[in-house]
This record gives sequence, C-alpha cells and structure tokens, in this order.
Amino acid sequence: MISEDIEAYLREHEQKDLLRFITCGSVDDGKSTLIGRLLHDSKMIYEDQLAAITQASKTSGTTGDAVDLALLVDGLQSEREQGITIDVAYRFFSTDKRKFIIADTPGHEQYTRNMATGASTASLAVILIDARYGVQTQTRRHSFIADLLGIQHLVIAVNKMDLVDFSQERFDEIVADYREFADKLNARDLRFVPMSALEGDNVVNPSERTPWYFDGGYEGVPLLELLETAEIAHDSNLSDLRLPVQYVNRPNLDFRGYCGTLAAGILRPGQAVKALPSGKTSTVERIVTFDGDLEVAYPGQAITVTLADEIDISRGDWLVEDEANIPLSNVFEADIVWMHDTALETGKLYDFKLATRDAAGQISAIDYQIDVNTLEHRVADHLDLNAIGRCRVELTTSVPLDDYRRSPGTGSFIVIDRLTNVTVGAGMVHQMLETELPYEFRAHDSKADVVWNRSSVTPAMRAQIKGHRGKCVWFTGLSGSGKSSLGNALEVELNRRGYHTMLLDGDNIRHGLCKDLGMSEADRTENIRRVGEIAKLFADAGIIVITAFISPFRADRDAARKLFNDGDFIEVHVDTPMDICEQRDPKGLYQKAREGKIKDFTGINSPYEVPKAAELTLKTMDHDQKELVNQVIKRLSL
Ligand SMILES: Nc1ncnc2c1ncn2[C@@H]1O[C@H](COP(=O)(O)OS(=O)(=O)O)[C@@H](OP(=O)(O)O)[C@H]1O
Ligand SMILES: Nc1ncnc2c1ncn2[C@@H]1O[C@H](COP(=O)(O)OP(=O)(O)O)[C@@H](O)[C@H]1O
Repeated sequence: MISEDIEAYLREHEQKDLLRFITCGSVDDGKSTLIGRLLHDSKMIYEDQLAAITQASKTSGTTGDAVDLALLVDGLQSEREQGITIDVAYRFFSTDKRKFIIADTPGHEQYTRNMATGASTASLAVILIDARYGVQTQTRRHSFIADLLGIQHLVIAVNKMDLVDFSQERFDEIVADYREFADKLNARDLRFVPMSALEGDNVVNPSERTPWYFDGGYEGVPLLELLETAEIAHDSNLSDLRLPVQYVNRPNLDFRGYCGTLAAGILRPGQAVKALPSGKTSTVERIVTFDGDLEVAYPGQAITVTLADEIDISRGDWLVEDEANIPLSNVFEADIVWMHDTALETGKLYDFKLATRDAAGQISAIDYQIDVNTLEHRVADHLDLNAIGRCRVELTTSVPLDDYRRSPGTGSFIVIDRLTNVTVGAGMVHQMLETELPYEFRAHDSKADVVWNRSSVTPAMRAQIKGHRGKCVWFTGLSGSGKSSLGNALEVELNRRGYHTMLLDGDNIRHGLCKDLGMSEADRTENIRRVGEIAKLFADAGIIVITAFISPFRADRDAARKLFNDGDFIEVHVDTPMDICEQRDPKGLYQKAREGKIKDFTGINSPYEVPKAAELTLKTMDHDQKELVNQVIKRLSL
C-alpha cells in the first residue's frame, strides 16, 4: 500500500495503537537475529538493505546459505559501540494490528544506564534466554532493571530451541527457574515463548516443531502475536489526575493557557482542579491542542488547558483534582540509576528535575546499593557509573511528588550536575519521608520537629543475614478462640524449621508495655497501636513476629497492616464460635462477665468486628492444631 496510496497508508497507521518495547539480551542470545527477523517478516526492510545483507551473509554471515538477519542490526550496532556515548537505538515496525517501537540496548552490565533509559518509556520487555544456558545472571539483571522501571509485561523468549531439539522438558525447566526468581518482581504479566529466531520458529509464525506449546499449558502463540495483543491500555494511571505545567502560554491578554503532557488521569472540560503547591482551585474551561479542542484527554497527550479563574500558576506546578490531598515533600527515598563516570557523591549539591519542576538538593545518604546481578543489597558510600542504589534525597524546597509505581511521570526525576549541566542520574521515587500538607491543611504541632533517624544497616540487609524477611502473623479472635495456643504452636514449628521468631501475646504485653491500659475501646485501640509498632520493629529486624491479641476493631488491625509492606502482614482470623469459647472459658472470664463482674467483655458487652479480608480464616472446630499451623505456614510463603 505504501507505494500505491501513501495517504491511505499513513491514515491507517495513525489509527493503530503503539507498543513501545525493549529487547534485553546480548547478540549471543540471538537478539539481533530476533530484531532482524521481526523487521524482515513484517516487511520493514528496504529492498536494497535486503540485497546488501544477502550479499554480506555470503561473505561474513554465520548462517550458511540463509540470509543472516543479525547483520542488519549488528551493522548499526558496531558503529554505535565505537562512539563514546552509546545511546539507545530505536527501531520502528508495524503490523496490521499495531505499531511498534523497539528500544534496542546492548546487554552487558556496562550498558545498564542505556537499558534503564530504553526501559523508561517501554510498556513491555522481551527478555531473551539462550535455551542451552537457561536463566543467567544477565537474565536476572535485565529483568530487575525492567521491573525497576515499572514495566508490567515481560515476555521471556527462550531462543535457540533448535539447539535443544525443541525439548519441552528443557523449556519447562527454564520456565520454572524463571518463575522462581520472578516471585521477587512486581511485573504482573509474564509470558514464555519457545523460539528459534534464526529459523523463524514462533517469532512470527507458529512452529510445527513445538506442538506441545500449542496444546494447552502455555500461551500457544508466536512472539509477534504476544506483542500485538499485550493489554497495555490499562497500564497507565487513569484515576489520579496529574498535569505538570510545562509552560504558561500568554500570547495576548485574552488567552492564558497552561501547557503540559498529561501524566496521569483523564481530563475533561468542566473538571474542578487545584494547582499545587498553592492549593488554589478553579475549573477547566477548554482543552486546546494543535488539532482543535478536545472533549477528553488521556495520559501521554500534550495539551493546553484554560481555566475559568485567573489563578497564579507557573512552570513546574501541577494541576490535580480539586479533592486530591497530595502532601508536599522535600525528603524522600528513591531508586537512583547513576549514569555518569563521576560517581554520585552524598552531600553534594545537585539540580533535580522532577516532572517539569527544577529544584536544588542533595542525595544525603545511600541506604544500600543493589547488586544488579545477584540483587543483593550492599553498603555503599558512593555510586559508580551504572550502579543502582536506594537513596535518600533532600531538596531545598517542598514539592508535590508521587510514588513512581503509581504515576511514573510525576514520580521520577533526573539528577543534573550543576557545573556541567549534564544529566548524571535518573531516579524513581519510592517513598516520601518527610511530608507537609499543602496550603490550608497545614497546622503547627510540636511533634513536627522530630526527625526520623536512619541506620546504615537496612531491613533488607538484616533479612539477608537472617536468611528470611521479617513478617507479621496477626492472630485475631475472641477470648478463648485459640489465638495463644495457635501462636505458640506456630512459633514452635517455625523455630524447629530454623526461622527467627518472636511471639507477642495479649496477656504478657498487658503486664509490661501496656500495663497502663484497660479494656475500654480507646485503651484497646492504643494497645493494638503499640503492638503494631512493636511488631513492625521486630519485622524490620528480620524476625517473624506472631501476635495473639483479640484486636476487636477492624480499623485498628488495618492501621497495623499499613505499617508493613504488601504481603508481609498476614491477618489470621481464629474463627471459633462464641458459644464454644464460652464453653472453654479457661480463665473463667466469660462466667464472670455473665455475672456482670466484668464490664466491656468482648462478645458480651463489647463488640468484636469480624475481619472482612483476612488472609486466612481458621476453624478450630474442624481441624486439629497441626493442620491449622500448616495452613499458616503455607500462607506465609517463606
Ligand atoms: N473485658 C475483657 N475483654 C476481653 N478480654 C479481657 C477482658 N478483661 C480481661 N481480658 C483478658 O485480656 C486478654 C485480652 O487482651 P488483648 O490485649 O488481647 O485485648 S485487645 O486486643 O486489646 O482487645 C484476654 O486474653 P485472651 O483470652 O487470650 O484473648 C483476656 O484474658
Ligand atoms: N484448636 C483448638 N481446638 C480445641 N481447643 C482449643 C484449640 N485451641 C485452643 N483450645 C483451647 O481453648 C482454650 C483457649 O485457648 P487460648 O489459646 O488461650 O485462646 P485465646 O488466646 O484466643 O484466648 C484453651 O483451653 C485451649 O486449650
């Protein structure tokens, strides 16, 4: 169609959606051959290029009589690698269903920064594995970097299947290995394809040599189809409106527009918005673009917005929903990829560009460096080129910020050397440490002067030495339901298996830490708050904490849960019916309560709010203790 009706061709292409992906692997894994094949089989190679590589294949190719498609890509690559700065090579191709941009970066460790750059705009990563060697150090490195940059779709292309006789057994083995490692990643969509890029199996066309790939257990589609159908529409954050203002457009006195790329959320005229950090509110009147006004704008679109009121907004400010409550922060944790030969220095003044805002600041501490090959955490006092570390950033002014995983556009930044103006690092915000509420919410309280002192040994490092992470198993249930007995049995079993544990039990804590508290609702809430904090400290020390408290209120349990990372707090409802607890009555408390001698007794004259979303519900009537303990251990996934 290109030659017959170029206009129609372009129109058709404009309508198609675009997938940006990154290919991770080295030439040895068959990466260049794979890219060459995608370009070739989707007819994106010019006739003269094909003629040239056909000729070159005869003289310098490695594929015998067949055309060596790797030459197409490697020709460019060697050129690039001679240069001092190796950028990311972007290649374009398209099929009937989608347009694609491939970010092609070299696979070696010294190109980590290039890979991070390529990955930062990609929605999907193709991770190449040589079927003969399986999951390698570099597979883990590539997957980790892709994951760090928030890529949610990983396609694991097990290449060179022709060299292992298209063995399903080998493929299964690699898939199992990879899955075990991928447990540590956040990516939510993992696909596996057995392939031979060289011979064309399962790249564009389904291969007859892997019938087992198509009969159920696996995706059963070639790589290209996976690329064409990967569900990326919902990857971007459509719920939190974020428009960082790039510049204010004032061509004449009648028009004032705020220009920027919508980083997250959906924007329509009429939307009530608030500017940050000022907190001033207004309503969107028009969404202006080069091609006319829009009724709706989506993330990634460059727009100019006009507002109903004249409020003071400048470059770097954000427009968000008027109801949004976004704290301003000047101290935060971030993962930083260092991109310059001169190492990162803590305490040195750098410029930071956060979305459209410029701010000065310093990297005040490096919590740890992540070994990109083993994913282990190490103590570090500087970061060399290509190193990645979890750092603490302190800006000289408070700014609105997002967590990178929630909104990459407003949760990332670059670090700039103030003297040379060169970009030396890129970062992803992980956590706000010191926040203040913007504008009218600000209040002064005496506790605001307390700073959070950090230790150089981090929870991750403590966990590494212990051989497991700290977690919390939170038993909740009526008095006499069996919390203490189960907690005790669980601790015995975990100890037997070599885990480091600590049991916190209601009766014991109330003799010491909480001896000032009674059984009123307020006192129970304070009791559980303290227990939650203590449990968190133990977990940070790398210990599996088991708590056995009635903890009757849902909000209190949820507050404890919030102290932990996702997956590290396991709420276990010991669900024993009230009449059974009352029959057991080991301490005679139910009887006393019935006689009116105890006021506020849980279940009788004080409420117990049954968990709605506990990780586990245990029926002590139906199973013996050993079985129940095993259920908990299984759920702990240690
Ligand atoms: N009024 C009243 N209501 C409930 N329980 C009472 C009360 N008074 C004393 N006890 C004893 O205290 C234990 C409960 O303490 P907790 O710290 O687990 O309670 S709470 O979570 O703060 O609600 C509880 O222990 P368990 O039976 O092991 O649950 C009781 O033995
Ligand atoms: N799984 C179980 N099946 C039957 N009885 C149990 C079970 N777990 C505990 N019990 C009995 O119930 C009583 C209360 O157990 P306890 O662990 O002290 O509960 P809690 O700590 O929730 O008050 C004890 O007499 C104990 O022997």
